[in-house]
Amino acid sequence: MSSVLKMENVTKRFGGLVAVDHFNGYINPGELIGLIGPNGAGKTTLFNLITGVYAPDKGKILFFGKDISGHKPHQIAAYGIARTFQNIRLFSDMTVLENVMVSQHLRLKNWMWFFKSIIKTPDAIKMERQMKEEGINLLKKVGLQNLSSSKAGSLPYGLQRKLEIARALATKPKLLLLDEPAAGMNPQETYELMNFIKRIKEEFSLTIMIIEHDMKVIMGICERIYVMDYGKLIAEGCPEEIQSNPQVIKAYLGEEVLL
Ligand SMILES: Nc1ncnc2c1ncn2[C@@H]1O[C@H](COP(=O)(O)OP(=O)(O)OP(=O)(O)O)[C@@H](O)[C@H]1O
Repeated sequence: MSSVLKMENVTKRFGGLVAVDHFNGYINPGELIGLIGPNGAGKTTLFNLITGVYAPDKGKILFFGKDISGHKPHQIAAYGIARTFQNIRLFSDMTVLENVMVSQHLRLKNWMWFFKSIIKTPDAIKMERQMKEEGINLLKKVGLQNLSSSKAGSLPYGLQRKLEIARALATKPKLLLLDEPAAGMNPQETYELMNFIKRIKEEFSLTIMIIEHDMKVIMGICERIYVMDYGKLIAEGCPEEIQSNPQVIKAYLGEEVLL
């Protein structure tokens, strides 16, 4: 089976600090993969390398076999990799529907369309209408349709997180990277988020990689888990293997996290 994503010896340095150190890993189609590790382990840096925010100093990142190492973020988004961020990055003064439509516009990679949509040519108006329909359909699928005209900033925290994921889905990704989606959520919101992630994975035929400090989420929904510490991959396996791995337990000693 060919991997959706393959990382070969991926390395990123910041001055003297090796934030990601010869990381090797793969994600198969349809997998839900966890990426865990103590603070500063290099998890977000790995997401930044996959999405083109940084180019690796060494190593390769392959997406469906194509070497995407060092490609620009907009190119990588167009190949089919979307992400959410640790800190919510919505346009809070725009409506829920507008937030989703902004992402749809990002799919239009060409300046001509951008220009046409500003001067409102007939084909641009038609396209805008189609996008609105698509946006409303997407909001229906994620259960936000009743809030389509609410300001994003007025939504409760849990729904803002959901909208962030919906916005990532609007770019029609094959691989979705979620960076601490449960951060700041209460237990009820976290429970709903877990079901939501499982549901969208099936409904949108996604492959998902998730960074999360909440072990209930990781152990509850992930099929396979990568564990990083000080930039290095220290363990890989199913939830049961990770929970009983002595190196993982040692890496987490002194942390509040209970495996
Ligand atoms: N742009 C940067 N410049 C310098 N150092 C950086 C930069 N980005 C990250 N680092 C450092 O690289 C290391 C890995 O950071 P990273 O954010 O990837 O960790 P993390 O595992 O995501 O941590 P957390 O769980 O706290 O989000 C840390 O020591 C961090 O301070």
